[in-house]
Amino acid sequence: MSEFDFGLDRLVIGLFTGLTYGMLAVGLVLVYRSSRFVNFAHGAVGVFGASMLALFVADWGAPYWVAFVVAVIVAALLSGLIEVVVVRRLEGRPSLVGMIATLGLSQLILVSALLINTDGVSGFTFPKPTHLPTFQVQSLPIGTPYVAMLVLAPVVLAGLGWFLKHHRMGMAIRAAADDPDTARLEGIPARWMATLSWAIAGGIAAFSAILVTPTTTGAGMDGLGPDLLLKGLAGAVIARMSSIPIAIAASLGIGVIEQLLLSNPDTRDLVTVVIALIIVVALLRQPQLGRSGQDKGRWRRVVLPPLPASYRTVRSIVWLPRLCVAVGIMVAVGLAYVVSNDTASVLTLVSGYTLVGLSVGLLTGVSGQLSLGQFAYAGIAAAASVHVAASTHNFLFGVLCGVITAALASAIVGIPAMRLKGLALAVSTLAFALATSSWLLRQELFLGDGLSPAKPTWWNYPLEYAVDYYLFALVVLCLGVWIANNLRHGGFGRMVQALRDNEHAARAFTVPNRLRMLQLYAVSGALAGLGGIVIGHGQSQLTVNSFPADASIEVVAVTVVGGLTVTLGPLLGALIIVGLPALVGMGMVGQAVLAVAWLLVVIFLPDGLGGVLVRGRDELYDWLARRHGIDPLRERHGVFDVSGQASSPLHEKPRLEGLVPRVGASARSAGPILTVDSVSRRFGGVVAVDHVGFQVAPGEILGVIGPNGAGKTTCFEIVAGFTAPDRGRIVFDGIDVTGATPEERAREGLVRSFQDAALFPTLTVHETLMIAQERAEPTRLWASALGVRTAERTKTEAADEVLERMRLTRFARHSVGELSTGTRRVVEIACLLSLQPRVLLLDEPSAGIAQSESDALGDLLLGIRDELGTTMVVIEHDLPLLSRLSDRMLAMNLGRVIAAGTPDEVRNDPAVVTSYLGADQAAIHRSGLRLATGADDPDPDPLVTRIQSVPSR
Ligand SMILES: Nc1ncnc2c1ncn2[C@@H]1O[C@H](COP(=O)(O)OP(=O)(O)OP(=O)(O)O)[C@@H](O)[C@H]1O
Repeated sequence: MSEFDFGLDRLVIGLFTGLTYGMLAVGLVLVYRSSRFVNFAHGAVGVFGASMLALFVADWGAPYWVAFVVAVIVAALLSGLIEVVVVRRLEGRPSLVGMIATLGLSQLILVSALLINTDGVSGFTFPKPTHLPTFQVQSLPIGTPYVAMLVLAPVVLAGLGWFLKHHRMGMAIRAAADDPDTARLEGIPARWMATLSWAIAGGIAAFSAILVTPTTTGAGMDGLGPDLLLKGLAGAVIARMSSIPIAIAASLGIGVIEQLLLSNPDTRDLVTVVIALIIVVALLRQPQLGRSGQDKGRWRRVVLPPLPASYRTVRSIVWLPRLCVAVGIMVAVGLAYVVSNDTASVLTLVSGYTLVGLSVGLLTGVSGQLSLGQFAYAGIAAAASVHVAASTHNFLFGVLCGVITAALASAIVGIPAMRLKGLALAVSTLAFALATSSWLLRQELFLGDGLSPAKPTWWNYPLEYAVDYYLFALVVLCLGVWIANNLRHGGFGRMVQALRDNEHAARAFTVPNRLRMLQLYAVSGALAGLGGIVIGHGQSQLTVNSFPADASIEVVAVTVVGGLTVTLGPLLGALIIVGLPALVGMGMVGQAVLAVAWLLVVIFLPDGLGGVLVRGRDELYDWLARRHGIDPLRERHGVFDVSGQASSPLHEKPRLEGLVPRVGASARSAGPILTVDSVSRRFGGVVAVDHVGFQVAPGEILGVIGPNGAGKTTCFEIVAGFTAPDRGRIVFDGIDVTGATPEERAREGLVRSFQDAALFPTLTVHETLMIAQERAEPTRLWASALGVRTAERTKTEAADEVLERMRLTRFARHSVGELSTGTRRVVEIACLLSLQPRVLLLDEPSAGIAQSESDALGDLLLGIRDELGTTMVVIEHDLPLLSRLSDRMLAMNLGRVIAAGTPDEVRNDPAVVTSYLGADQAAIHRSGLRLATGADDPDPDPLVTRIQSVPSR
């Protein structure tokens, strides 16, 4: 091992670069705090500022420092403009859309910067700061850019720190970033504060780019790509995307570590790997980052609901898609016989990008996770396939090994990534992509200095020529599209979509989230791997340059422009973004047009160009259906009375008998079916649940009451397995389930509902019922991938029956998100019953529903107990309803059980009444509690005194 050659000169460079990364990190933190996503255009805005400076100084002859100030202001204005024109339009959409938009912006701004400064922003010719001293540290000449950075950056950062802490405007920025709604109430224009944050970030980006560019050797623009962004991100994530001083300190450390690694020939290549590791470790320590729940309810449907059954009676509707597929394949095959080898190579590349895009479509489109590292798996698969094919002389075996390697790599990266969602996943996959292209693929085990890939053979005819090889690519593409389409439209896609919409509800319906996500990473890795194999074997010499980290970002563009929600979207996107420029030879203007198209699609066409085509197709189907006397509106949407009341399924008597096997008799032990044994749970200083214990007998309904914050929901969370208790045990039907996951408990029959009954807003009612059938008939990944629909048919029949019995058939095709709360409750109960529960934990089932519905709900729950023998524990604020339902009642306050007994005993218990004293008097009156304590109470309960001393809410 060689020595580290780290002296004062390296330290100075380390601090210089560290400051640059720090400036980047500060900009990223500022934007994240106000918009909650990573601005991937941050570096590009800096480059734009730098190119403006070059224009002012080199072309127009302006004095350096005047140009410096103006260029920084221009970049700030540009960044502020982005906030106003782009970011604001994305309000209410998932934060991932913001990140994708800034990826597009980044391309657009970089191209514009190059157009402004046609020579490129090259390090050699870039203007340097004037009027500053230069000196030498050891052998290193410290030029004016270094001096300017080392002197000015601390001044700028200190000024920014002071501004944010002490200036009225800075304080307003922080207030608006922390809680925009409250800030608005206090008269702070939160939106404009976000604009100001973006503007400051833009100015800072330009400041650093202007001073860094002259220190880079050769083309500065390349050095300012994702690699630099990653280094800025490292500091920002260590600072938890919030603290500016920590971001700076961490970035200085990263700058020095980088120089340390560079000072030793053995560790020189490891810089990106080490930074990637730093990022992943920092992210794993804060898994909640980017998981603020802000995206809840912001997702769109992944696929359109299946066509109404009546449409299938129209022959043209059945045959049209088949005809289109047949013609499409014929045209694609025919191209092989008419195009040149060059064009065939481009079409092969398009196929490869499409395959990688299919993996992005699954990951990002269906599960809502943004991965910026899909091309890394493509590279890994290509390398494995080429090696195995060469050593075994079996091409197909090579392909198989390549696909498996990519699937494994993706699943292995997925294990830590499972804790990292949203922003954290995007950042860590970007780090992985860069580490793969800069180090992993360069290893001899992978691509080393380059490989000569074998070509497939067709009945002893090697597909050497590009036109022949293109046919191989086409076969793989068709296979990939078929599998991706099956996955999206089958049980697997539905489950992943459910996990995206509402992970807790999916787990309560027995969907094992970790296993499913791991499977998702594996199949998306395999699809990306297929793409890599197609690209890899098509090259005469395969090097790391075939799989650059930027391609991972480009393929996101391909998928977004084509349509994240449409299976064939990536094909459309790849033809436009990869194929068109290569075939037509578009210059920079063409690239700018494409980048603008990217942005416009993200902003105005959430389903991409593919979405437009799908909508057109559906209009055509509707037209064809109408010609056959079918009413599309009625068939697609059913009869839907939005007034709610009349159409509430709660007002119709369900047919419960025989819906599920009577469960009361199936108890394993004769004792209580559920025992909660002295469980406690503390959150920081709050004791949410304090030694709570109770038992429930089979077939019993136990009511739980208590004021807000009493600990009822936390207690349910513990019983259902969503929150681990600090102490105590949960025994279900004689078995200790304290360590079991929520899905395991639900599978055993311990099933919970949620207070908001949100379910899965983008799924239809029918699909939601299908998710609930997962317990009886779990979806198999292979069956979903191969389009085997046996289990799907069984589940469909079961779901249809439950819907009919619960009087929900007319809502079957409606999205859950558009239902009234009352109807959603019935859908939720229908799902819970499909899980064949033995104990139902119902959390405020009457919340948000009308009084008349509430009475009907009581009948329904009693019916379920009487007909099916289901045991229930019900949290409820509606005391008359709960008293009617409950055999026994339990009252909680301040995390403890304060009374237990018959409903009458508990309602009249003085401790219970006083526990509600902090609550609204009208609420007490409504609840039916009698105020049995007060001034005339001769013997006040000590508990009363304690509660009365607690400030009222
Ligand atoms: N994840 C958490 N982190 C921190 N504190 C929590 C968490 N969950 C609950 N708490 C706190 O624990 C206490 C009990 O909350 P819990 O939601 O269980 O009460 P509750 O009786 O269900 O109230 P409500 O009727 O309003 O639903 C509250 O003070 C709450 O703020």
